[in-house]
Amino acid sequence: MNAAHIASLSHAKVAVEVVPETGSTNADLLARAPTLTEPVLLVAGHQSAGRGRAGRSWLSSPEGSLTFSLAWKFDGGPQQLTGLPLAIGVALGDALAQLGVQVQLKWPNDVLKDGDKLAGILIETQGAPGGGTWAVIGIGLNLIMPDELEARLGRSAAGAPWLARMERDVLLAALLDALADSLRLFAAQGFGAFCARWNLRHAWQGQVVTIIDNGQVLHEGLAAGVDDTGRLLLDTAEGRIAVLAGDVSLRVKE
Ligand SMILES: O=C(O)CCCC[C@@H]1SC[C@@H]2NC(=O)N[C@@H]21
Repeated sequence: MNAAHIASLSHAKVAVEVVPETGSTNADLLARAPTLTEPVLLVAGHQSAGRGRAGRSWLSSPEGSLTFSLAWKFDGGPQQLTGLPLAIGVALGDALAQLGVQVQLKWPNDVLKDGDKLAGILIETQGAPGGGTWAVIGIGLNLIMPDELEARLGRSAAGAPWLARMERDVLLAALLDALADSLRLFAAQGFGAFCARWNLRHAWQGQVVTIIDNGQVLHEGLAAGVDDTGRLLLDTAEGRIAVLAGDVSLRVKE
């Protein structure tokens, strides 16, 4: 991968950096956030300590994945970023659709292909010196799954061999453009501008799901999409509720 080539293919006006290997692109950009003056895309050929949501680790293979983080500064505080992970899912979904790969979204921010996980999103934030907030938007995309990794991850990851055949610089430039456009829209209008598109791609709309937090089943009901703040709407036996946090699973049929 070539940073100058990626930047030349993109209109996003973002500094692009490519490293062969690092621990975590999210950790790297968070550490640099106090000194950043412009948006930066950091792409790693391999991560040895990739981070996932909820303190989990993120395993990936150099051949089969794209791992990158984008540091982007917002004017307000972190409370203004409610719904940002879901908006990033929409941006990825639309960009992948333009490249010929149709995906679905699983709340809060997984990208699925044919029911399996194609991409994960991890957003971490840090206050910017002088005001505002740096959001480090980390994305891990499974292009192909080598056998060993697939065995370790079980069927929790889905490859997209069609994407794997694309030149990576072209793929990254397309994703970067989509992300930059969406981040500007989000800064201006918030998640409300993405809500309808998220619901169109909702993987489990109308299906019975459970919400699990800290290993405990908190709710069960019919998934009814998200509201304009990104909460998952669930039609339960007691009526409609809006869920703020947790992991959602399809209810196992007895
Ligand atoms: O748990 C998830 O689904 C989120 C996974 C996010 C992984 C990406 S890979 C690039 C960036 N760097 C990290 O350490 N994590 C994110």
